Amino acid sequence: MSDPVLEPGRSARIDIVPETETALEAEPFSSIEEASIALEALGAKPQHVRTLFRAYLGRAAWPDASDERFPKRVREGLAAWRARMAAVLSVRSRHPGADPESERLLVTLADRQTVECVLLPRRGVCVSTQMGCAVGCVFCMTGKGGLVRQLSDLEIAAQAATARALRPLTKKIVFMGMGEPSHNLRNVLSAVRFLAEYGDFGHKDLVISTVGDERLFNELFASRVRPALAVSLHAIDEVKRRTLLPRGTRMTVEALTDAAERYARFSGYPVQYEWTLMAGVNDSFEEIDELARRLSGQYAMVNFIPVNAVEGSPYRRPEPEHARALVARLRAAGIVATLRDSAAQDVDGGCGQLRARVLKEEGK
Ligand SMILES: C[S@@+](CC[C@H](N)C(=O)[O-])C[C@H]1O[C@@H](n2cnc3c(N)ncnc32)[C@H](O)[C@@H]1O
Ligand code: SF4
Repeated sequence: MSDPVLEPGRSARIDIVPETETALEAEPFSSIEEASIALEALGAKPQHVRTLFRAYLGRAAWPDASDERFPKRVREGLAAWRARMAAVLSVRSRHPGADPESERLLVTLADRQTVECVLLPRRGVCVSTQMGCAVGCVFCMTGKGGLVRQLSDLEIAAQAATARALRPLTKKIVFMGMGEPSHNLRNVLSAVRFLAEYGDFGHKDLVISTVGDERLFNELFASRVRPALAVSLHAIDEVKRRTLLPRGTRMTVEALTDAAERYARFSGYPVQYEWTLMAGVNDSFEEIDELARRLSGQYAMVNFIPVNAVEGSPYRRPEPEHARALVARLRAAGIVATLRDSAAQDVDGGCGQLRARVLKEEGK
């Protein structure tokens, strides 16, 4: 059995808005732009919009009905506006991890789709960017059903707002949950800008995790907000990488690591390579030596993630001792390397497994 704090099937709106009948019935805004236009239509000036978005992201107090710094129509319309913001998503169930600082959330969107969002140690939250994913990585639960739909910029930002409502000190957002950010680029970058501008999230505390994509790099180099970058590499051999990530990027490993290196220097933060470790697939010393040669001298680090077994999947983790030896091998070659520990394993990265498990338990 799972360990939901809420009863299965029950949702709760986290106190972005008081839980009233109006909130439960409100029509959600479809985008950040629509939410902004609705405020302007009430006579809100840019400074009012700013305060209200900051309040939504837990960085300002909501004005009360007597606050004359806000136009009367804004004050009168505020409850309905907040209800429409709150209607974007609700927390369906909460699943504390083995690590007391970690908790997975299954959230329900207005069309009843569910996505994962994970509260991480060290004041982080991992958010989803798509419902499903088209890349179809062979070890990933999210990729199994293909892409269902894109998340709107507001649906992405709402996960961060929910994290802030639950844990006001949340300061880091990793776009590492369900979905491939580069396949929903416009909405992901809009959410990134919104969170940096109104949520006081530092650029280096906004981390986009991607399989790599030319368009993503082009946008990042042109962007005012410079999020940090995590690149899911998993293999250095082109053919193997295409087998593991069947509908991933057309960029070669060389082009991808070169672009990531340029962006790391440009942004001022090292690129973090993710390497999902699978016994007998990508855990040989030879392959890791090749990785070390490729990354030599680059502003980069490697994070090994022992694979989480997905139902029906043949992929298994290497022995912990072997995984540690791979880390030591990279370090000996001068590359900063870490191994994600197993305590964090059950919650880190909302890879779609929680969603699959809860829906299965409910017979859906
Ligand atoms: C779920 S993906 C989302 C972000 C983006 N699509 C990507 O692949 O980087 C985030 C990370 O989770 C990893 N991941 C997915 N399924 C996993 C599994 N079964 N075990 C361990 N890591 C997994 C991916 O390799 C990726 O590095
Ligand atoms: S690992 Fe990332 S890119 Fe691959 S299927 Fe899962 S979500 Fe998509």
